[in-house]
Amino acid sequence: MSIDVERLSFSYGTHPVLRDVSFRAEPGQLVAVLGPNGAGKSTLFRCMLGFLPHYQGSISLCGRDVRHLPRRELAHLAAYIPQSSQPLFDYTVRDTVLMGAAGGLEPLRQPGRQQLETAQRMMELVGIAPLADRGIRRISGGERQLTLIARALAQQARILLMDEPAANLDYGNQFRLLQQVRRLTEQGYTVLLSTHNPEHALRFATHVLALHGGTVAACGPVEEMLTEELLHTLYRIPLTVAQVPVTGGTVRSCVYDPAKP
Ligand SMILES: Nc1ncnc2c1ncn2[C@@H]1O[C@H](COP(=O)(O)OP(=O)(O)OP(=O)(O)O)[C@@H](O)[C@H]1O
Repeated sequence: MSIDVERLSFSYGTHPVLRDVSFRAEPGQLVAVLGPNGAGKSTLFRCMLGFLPHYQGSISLCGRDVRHLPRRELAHLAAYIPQSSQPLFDYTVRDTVLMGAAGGLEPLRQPGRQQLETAQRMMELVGIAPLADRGIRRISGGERQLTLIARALAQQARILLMDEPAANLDYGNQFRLLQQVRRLTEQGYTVLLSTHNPEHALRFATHVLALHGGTVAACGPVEEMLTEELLHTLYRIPLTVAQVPVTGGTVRSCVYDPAKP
């Protein structure tokens, strides 16, 4: 389940946001999408999901041009986890996750045992099963984010587009979520995940796609591409990337380094 984006350009009216963005992502890859506020990360996701059809260039999922993909087929290929939003209706957590599992059913068909089991499994996977009967307007922002993630996983699409999924999560849940996403990529999922935390990219991503000023500043394997220079270009603060000892070895980590020349 690959993603191919070629020479994608998009403007909101006269305001250009993406210019000539090209990249490819393959099964097994967890691509961290980095870039400062307003770089165009969410716009990229919206173009990929067909919400913003007036772009130039091409976007293909599994070799299929998204411009010509019916909604239902798109949902079969790719699941989207939006930046947190305030829900309009107070559906229960279980029903919300069930909407993902039941998305492939014919219109008006009731979800059956299989869909209920899938929803239950995904709630357990992300740790929200105890909240199943609570309304989604009456849980915390982080719990709601986990509900949206469970809903996307229940959709059982093999491409996941995650727009800052860790933004509302506590420190432990951020790492649990990213570890879980990494496991999914090891099972053959293709994941694009935007984040403002380069640490997440260093620790969990296989690849990085960095957007800056609407263009691709870097694209490729994390070890090669995620450099101090790139981080400085993106965030304009001095950061040092270093090997940090952990149990059984070392990991690359970045630290704010204000005295750095
Ligand atoms: N609906 C819209 N109409 C007009 N301009 C928009 C709209 N949505 C976003 N923009 C503008 O497009 C640019 C890219 O926004 P986008 O939300 O894609 O950035 P982002 O990288 O996801 O930012 P952030 O990290 O702050 O979430 C910004 O300049 C933003 O102001």
